[in-house]
Amino acid sequence: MSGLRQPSFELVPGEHLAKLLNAQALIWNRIFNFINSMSLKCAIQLGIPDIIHNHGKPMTLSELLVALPIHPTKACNVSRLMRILIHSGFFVAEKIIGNDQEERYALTDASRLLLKDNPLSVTPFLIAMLDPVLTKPWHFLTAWFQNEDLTPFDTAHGKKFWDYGGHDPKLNHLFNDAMASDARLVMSVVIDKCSAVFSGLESLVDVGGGTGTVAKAIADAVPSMECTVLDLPHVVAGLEGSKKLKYIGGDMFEAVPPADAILLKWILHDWNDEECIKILGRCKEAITSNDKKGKVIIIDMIVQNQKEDDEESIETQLFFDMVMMVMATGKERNEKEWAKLFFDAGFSDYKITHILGLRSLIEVYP
Ligand SMILES: C[S@@+](CC[C@H](N)C(=O)[O-])C[C@H]1O[C@@H](n2cnc3c(N)ncnc32)[C@H](O)[C@@H]1O
Ligand SMILES: O=c1cc(-c2ccc(O)cc2)oc2c(O)c(O)ccc12
Repeated sequence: MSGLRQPSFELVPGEHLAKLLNAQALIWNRIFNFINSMSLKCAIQLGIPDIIHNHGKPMTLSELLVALPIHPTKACNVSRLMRILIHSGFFVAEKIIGNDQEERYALTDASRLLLKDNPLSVTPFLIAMLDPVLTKPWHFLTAWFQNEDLTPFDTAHGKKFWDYGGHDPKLNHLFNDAMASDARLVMSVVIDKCSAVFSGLESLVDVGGGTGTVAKAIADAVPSMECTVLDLPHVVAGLEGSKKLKYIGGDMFEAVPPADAILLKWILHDWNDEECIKILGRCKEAITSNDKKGKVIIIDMIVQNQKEDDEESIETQLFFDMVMMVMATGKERNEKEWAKLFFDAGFSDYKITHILGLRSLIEVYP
């Protein structure tokens, strides 16, 4: 007897063994999923997309090494970082067939969207979401499943996500800048493709409107519009409005100022159904005051039927649903779940426009 315990199942040769090895490969792949995001973060911090862009044409490894702010002892590792980023779609390696010259790195649509000077840059979003304060709660998912805390964020940091920014100005700015970068991209599409949504409106309140990027875009695009941003006091503190743009520090669960339209971009998915019905109730009061009948405009994700979407979109929707679970009490909803919220909050009808990639614009009527 060797004293070694035998496994409780028998290893079967052939097909079964191949399946086991495939299963092991799948597990390895999922374990190391985080390497994609960490490699991307490193490339952004080293400025690789900007270096290639400023070079003006695809760049060889030797040229890249000259420009990179790295220690010379690490030069031999850069091609490995580039290789995984090429694999995940952030760069392409161009090689002239039959030519012995070095391959040249070029940008893709995704890395162009990460250039610092691109007005629609997603870099602030990446920097915020991969900050250790925001990634820490993922290590507390199991503890949260076993305790009474509201969210894994609370378990990790001892306070609610929305209160945390009031105590940590750095995180407050990081998150607000991340949201502003998303708002610039989304609003450029909304203004370009469906500005008709705002026609006939004279006033709009952007509830949870952050530092006002969305409201500014609407005020600029619709000359007759007066916009108000309602957000938590620490978010709007020190922000200066203008004739067409006001900031109010307050709580959307308490009151929403009256207006022809209320905008809720990336708000309702942060909250559970009961909380959403309260927010929508405040919005309904705001658009029906003074005998008016305005509308609520929602920009958020509508989870699609799994059969109708590509694998990557489905995975991204699932990721966002998990984000909502970890940082807040919210979730991503399908159309049926959205409709139930609207009717439960006393609205009579809604119209969906699918123009924002993974997100949609929903107009909700009292
Ligand atoms: C995910 S961010 C969305 C920001 C912005 N609407 C956008 O999409 O760019 C959610 C916003 O809701 C704000 N918020 C959270 N709780 C709030 C409350 N009780 N009253 C008003 N705003 C609130 C946050 O401060 C934050 O700016
Ligand atoms: O993309 C995000 C990420 C967050 C987030 C992730 C992890 C944390 O520890 C806190 C927050 O929050 C978001 C959010 O509230 C939202 O409405 C949209 C996107 C994201």
